[in-house]
Amino acid sequence: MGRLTEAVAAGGGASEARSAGSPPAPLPLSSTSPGCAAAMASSEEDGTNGGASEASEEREAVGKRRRLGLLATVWLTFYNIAMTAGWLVLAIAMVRFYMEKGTHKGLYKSIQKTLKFFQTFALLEIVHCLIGIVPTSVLVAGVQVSSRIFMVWLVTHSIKPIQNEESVVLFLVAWTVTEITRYSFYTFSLLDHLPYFIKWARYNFFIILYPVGVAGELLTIYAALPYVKKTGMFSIRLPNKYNVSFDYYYFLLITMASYIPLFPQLYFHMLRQRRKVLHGEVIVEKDD
Ligand SMILES: CCCCCCCCCCCCC[C@@H](O)CC(=O)SCCNC(=O)CCNC(=O)[C@H](O)C(C)(C)COP(=O)(O)OP(=O)(O)OC[C@H]1O[C@@H](n2cnc3c(N)ncnc32)[C@H](O)[C@@H]1OP(=O)(O)O
Repeated sequence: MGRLTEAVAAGGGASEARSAGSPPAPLPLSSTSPGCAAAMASSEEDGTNGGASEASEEREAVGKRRRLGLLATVWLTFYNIAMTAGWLVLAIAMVRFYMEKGTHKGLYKSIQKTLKFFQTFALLEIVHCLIGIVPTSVLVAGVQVSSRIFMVWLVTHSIKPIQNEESVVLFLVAWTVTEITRYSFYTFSLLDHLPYFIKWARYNFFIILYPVGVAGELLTIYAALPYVKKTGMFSIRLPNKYNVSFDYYYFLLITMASYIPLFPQLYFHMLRQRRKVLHGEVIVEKDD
């Protein structure tokens, strides 16, 4: 459970706690809190130990809804249903395209509008964290969402010659399967009817899909490099009246390099969430 939602439970709302000038009551920090070191205590709760675990899950869900508040719950339910539907539409369009054409060439062009709309809509995830209606850290959500927005708008949309690369299909498939699972997980959780296989899929698929998606993204950026170098797109050369220069080619190289420190953090974050949700590990974290 995140600090902010716990604060709502403890003090009637994070904003109240803040405006009263007093910090929220001391709370165990979640794995979603940035800048923390984790210590784990394990308790077996893998979804197979029957009534007791079901009852405690139900209590947890009711408590969670109370903490969230009606408006936030209604909004998040709507948001998650819309996103599940959007990514399902995308999946169906991709399968249909491939079955009809028998090639991936032209696939991106045929689904780009839906992809851009729903991936851009996901910027709201950063807003959800900022206003505290979901406990995810702004940093984790920010890195995840901004890297996707970057891939969609500044790479695949802007650099037409790479749109038919196989690597584009790689990240499209990884994103699509992930998002259908993730948003349906959130929806069913909010509605209090989470099938175990969706929970299982949410916290297992990523083990393969994350590296696959990252490989697709990196190979796509790599494929874009010669074109970017040749055209000098999005680059600003000296001399100019502002005396600034920017080279998109080097920016892409730096972005690729930034996956090395950033991706493991997201991956380990998901592994921690997996241990927490599937194996009932209680993650108690201390500030650094
Ligand atoms: C400008 C240039 C930028 C360049 C940057 C370069 C960066 C390079 C590194 C980045 C690499 C990213 C690559 C990536 O794009 C590749 C792929 O995605 S491939 C596909 C596989 N990917 C995944 O599996 C990750 C999918 N993404 C996520 O899971 C999330 O975005 C993430 C933020 C990573 C994790 O989510 P979260 O921390 O929220 O975990 P949980 O799902 O377990 O949720 C925790 C609690 O929050 C509640 N929650 C969250 N969102 C909602 C919601 N919408 N509705 C309701 N509830 C929500 C959730 O229920 C949990 O609550 P509780 O703890 O109370 O149970």
